[in-house]
Amino acid sequence: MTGDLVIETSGLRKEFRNRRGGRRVAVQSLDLAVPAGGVHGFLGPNGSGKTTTIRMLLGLARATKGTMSLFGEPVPARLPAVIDRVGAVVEMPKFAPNFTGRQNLAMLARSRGIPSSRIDAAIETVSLTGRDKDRYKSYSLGMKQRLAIAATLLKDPQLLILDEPTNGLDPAGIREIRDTIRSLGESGVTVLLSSHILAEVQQVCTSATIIGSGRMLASGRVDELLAGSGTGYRVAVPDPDTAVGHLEAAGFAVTREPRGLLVETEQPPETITRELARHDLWLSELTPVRPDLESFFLDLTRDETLGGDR
Ligand SMILES: Nc1ncnc2c1ncn2[C@@H]1O[C@H](COP(=O)(O)OP(=O)(O)OP(=O)(O)O)[C@@H](O)[C@H]1O
Repeated sequence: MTGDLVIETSGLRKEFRNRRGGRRVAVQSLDLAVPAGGVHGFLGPNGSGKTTTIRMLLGLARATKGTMSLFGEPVPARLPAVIDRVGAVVEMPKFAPNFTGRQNLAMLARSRGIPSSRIDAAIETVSLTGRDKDRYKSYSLGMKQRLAIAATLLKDPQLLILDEPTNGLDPAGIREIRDTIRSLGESGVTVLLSSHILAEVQQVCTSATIIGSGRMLASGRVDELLAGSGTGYRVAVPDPDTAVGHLEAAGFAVTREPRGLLVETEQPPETITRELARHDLWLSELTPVRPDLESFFLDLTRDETLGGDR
């Protein structure tokens, strides 16, 4: 195992044959490196190959080429040796609708030989305490999703793989799942969180891999990925053309935007105000712009064509 990597892939490739005999490359040359501990975002637009990669890691799909390992053990060959340390929610598991959440977990625990003492901890971790004795069919989508996570927690996994856990949830549901994932990451579990919703990911992930069309576009600590993105100010002035001229002459990098100007600088905002005031230009708005994963991701994936046959 390289360093402390919990998931590692090298040159991973997956091709699907379509009915016309053509090939669809879903994943190509993917080198994934997920360090131990914390939440790792696995990010990419719809159809970029996230689910396919996860399915290959879990032995649910066969790789066309490349190698994979979990906890340093080659998979799928050694999957039986490590699978007990891995919890995964790839699609919504089938729960009994007329049983309560707790009864569903109890059935699962019994069938897998897991002590029932783990049920309380799992329910508490996903914040279903108080609703655990309600029938599954009365649960909201967010609660169902949290019960699915609780089911994987029964075996006390060291790695949790969650494929788009917030799909279809409203903002409150998203917040609840996010809180659950954050506390799991803080408790020492390594979480691989796949998502196409960047704002939610930025708040919980320590590191991330961004893919587009099955290819890795960027990977690393979230703060390091964002370090290269510009910080600055969004500025509104009555006469933008004149303002651009003066700001550029003073050495600022300025971009025209529909609602004003984007001035990239590490300097304090007074430097912009002062420069414009020197030329009798008085701004009506000056808002700090922080780098975010969403813009970084959009820049990286702007040119990606999705789902084409190659
Ligand atoms: N069984 C399959 N047969 C043929 N093509 C497939 C199959 N499964 C996935 N694909 C194709 O592989 C590509 C990657 O799909 P995948 O589901 O891995 O993407 P994703 O990033 O998980 O997307 P989403 O966010 O929509 O779940 C897509 O073009 C998809 O149509």
